Amino acid sequence: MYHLQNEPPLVPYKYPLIGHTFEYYSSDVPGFLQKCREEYGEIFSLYIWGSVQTYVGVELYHELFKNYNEFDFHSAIADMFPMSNFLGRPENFFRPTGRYVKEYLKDLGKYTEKMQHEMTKSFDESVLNNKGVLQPPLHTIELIIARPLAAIFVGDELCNDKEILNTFAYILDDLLELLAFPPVLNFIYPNLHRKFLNFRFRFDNPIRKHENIIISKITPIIKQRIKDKNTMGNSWKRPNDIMQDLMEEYPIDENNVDIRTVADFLMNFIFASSHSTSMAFTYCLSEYINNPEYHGELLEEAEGIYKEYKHLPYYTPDILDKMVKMGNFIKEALRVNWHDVSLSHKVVVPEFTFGNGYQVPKGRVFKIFTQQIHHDPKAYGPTPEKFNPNNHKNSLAHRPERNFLAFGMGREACPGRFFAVNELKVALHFIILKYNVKNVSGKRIKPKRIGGFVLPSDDGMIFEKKLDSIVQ
Ligand code: HEM
Repeated sequence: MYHLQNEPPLVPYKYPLIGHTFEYYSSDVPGFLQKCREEYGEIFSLYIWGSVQTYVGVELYHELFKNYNEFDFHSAIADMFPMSNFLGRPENFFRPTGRYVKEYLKDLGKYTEKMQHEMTKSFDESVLNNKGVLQPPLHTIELIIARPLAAIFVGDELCNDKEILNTFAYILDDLLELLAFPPVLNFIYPNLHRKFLNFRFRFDNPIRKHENIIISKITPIIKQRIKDKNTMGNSWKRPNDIMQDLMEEYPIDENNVDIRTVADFLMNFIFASSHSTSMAFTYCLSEYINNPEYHGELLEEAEGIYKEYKHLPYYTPDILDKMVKMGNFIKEALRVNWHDVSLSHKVVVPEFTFGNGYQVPKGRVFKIFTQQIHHDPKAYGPTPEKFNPNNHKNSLAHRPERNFLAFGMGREACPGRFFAVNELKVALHFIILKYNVKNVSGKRIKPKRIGGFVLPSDDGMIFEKKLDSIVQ
C-alpha cells in the first residue's frame, strides 16, 4: 500500500467498486471531464473499471512526455493490448519496433515511388470495384491502404496477394473485436481482465491466425532471397522493403533467418500503421466533404503541382513538401477528429511529484484529455471546434505541437508520422484531381464517440470521375 501526502483529488462517487465507470461511459466524455476540471482543477482522478486513473489536460500533460523514464507509454498500452503475451514473447520483446520504424523509414525517398504507384492504383481499383460508393468508408479504406503498405513492408512479390492484404487491412479490427469486451473483471481485482484475455487467447487467438498467414507467405520468399544472395554474388540486387531489413536484423546463420521473429515484427509494423493511417485518411475525406469552401484552394495547389511535375514518374519527398495547403488540411482533419482521451501513460517509479506538488504512486495510469488540448481557445480562437486549416499555417503536418497531439509528443512521438503524412498527401492529391466527392446522407459527417474514443462515421462516400480532370 502507498501513502502519499498530496495525491490529486479523487472525484467523489456514489457506488463502491463501480465508481465513475458507468457515469463515464454513458456520458458525453468531454463534458464530464470538463465539469470535473471546473470542480477539482487541472489534475484529478476517477475510479474506472476497478482502478484509479488520473487525468491531465493542457497545463500538465507535457510533464508526462518530459519525464519519460518515470512515465511509460508501452506498459500502459500493454495493459490494454498485451501483444507480447498474445504472441508468447517476453514482456519487452517488441520495444525495438519504434526504433526500427525510425531507422527503416528514415530515407523517405526510398519508398516514395512504390507508395505512390500502389496507393493510386489501389484507390482507383477500389472505387471501380465498389461502383463509386465506399460504405462504410473505413472498411474499404483499410483495404486500400493495405496495398501500398504491403508493397513497402513485404515487397512486390506479395503486395497483390489477397490473403496478405486481408491480414494487413483487418488484423487489428479482428483483435479489437475481442478486446472491446469491457474489463468488468477488474471490478473483482485489478489486472484480472488482462489475465482473462491471456487465458482466452490461448484457445482462440486471432493473431496466431494472421501470424500463420504471414509466415506461410513470407517463408518461400525469404528462402529464395537467401538462395539468390548466396548464389548471385556481386550481381545480387538487395530487395527494397522492410522484410529485407528485418531479415538482416534476425539472421540465424548464412542460410537461415528467424522467420517467426521477422513475421512478428512485421505484425507490429502493421498494428502501428494500418488502422491509424486508414482512420486519418477517412477523416480527411470526411472533412473534405464537410468543408467545400476549401476545395478551390486545394485544387489550385494540386493542379499547379501536377502540371509542373507530371513529366516525372512520381513525386519525390521534396515535391510532396510543396503540398502546403494539403498538409494544413490533413493536420486540421486530425485535430478536430482526435480522440477525446488518449495517450495513456503509466508511472513506473515508486512515486512521481508534479511541478505543482501533486504526487502519484507507481502503477498509476494517466490519461490525457486530448479533446481539451485540441480545442483550447488560446491556441485555436473562440470557436475552436470550427474546421480551419489556416490554424496550421506555420507548422508542418507531421510536427507535434503543444496543442496538437495526434502523433504524440517527445521521445516517443510516432516514428511513422513523416511517412504517414506523405501517404495521405499522395492519396488526397490524386483524389481531388480526379474525383468529385460527396456523402450518401448529404448531411455533415460527424465521427462516432464511444467512451473517450472517436471513430469515423459509417456514412457512405461517393466518388464520381471528374469529366474535366487534368489527370488522364
Ligand atoms: C496518420 C497516421 C498515424 C497516426 C495518427 C499515428 C499516431 C501515433 C501515436 C499517437 C503514437 C503514440 C505516440 C506517443 O505515445 O507519444 C504512435 C506511435 C507509433 N507509431 Fe504511429 N501513427 C500513424 C502512422 C504510423 C505509421 C505509418 C507507422 C509506421 C510505418 C507508425 C508507427 C508507429 C510506431 C512504431 C509507434 C510506437 C513508437 C514506439 O514504440 O516508441 N505510425 N503513432
